[in-house]
Amino acid sequence: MAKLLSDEEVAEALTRLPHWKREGDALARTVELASFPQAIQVVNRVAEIAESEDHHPDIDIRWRNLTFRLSTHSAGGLTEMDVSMATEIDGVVDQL
Ligand SMILES: C[C@H](O)[C@H](O)[C@H]1CNC2=NC(N)=NC(=O)C2=N1
Repeated sequence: MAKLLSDEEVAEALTRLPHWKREGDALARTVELASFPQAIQVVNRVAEIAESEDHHPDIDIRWRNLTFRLSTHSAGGLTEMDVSMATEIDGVVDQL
């Protein structure tokens, strides 16, 4: 099972993820896209990555605003898998 990150390790990871904040046992990022179809395109790309890595974010869809929340449920908190998925989500959003 993936190892839980310490508070210090999470804080250090967040210095490399400026769009993300810690919300308890999760990392969260909200992003506003140009349109609802573009938001859904982002969701679909993230879904492909999530399936291939077997690590799935919670995704809140409100018109063209998406909120991603990452946590490793099996470990009961934040692990490197969440940091890695946050980086991948940034890659999808920044590609637009
Ligand atoms: C069996 C399979 O590995 C698990 O159910 C996966 C699927 N996706 C997951 N996603 C997240 N975010 N946390 C998990 O613990 C998790 N577990």
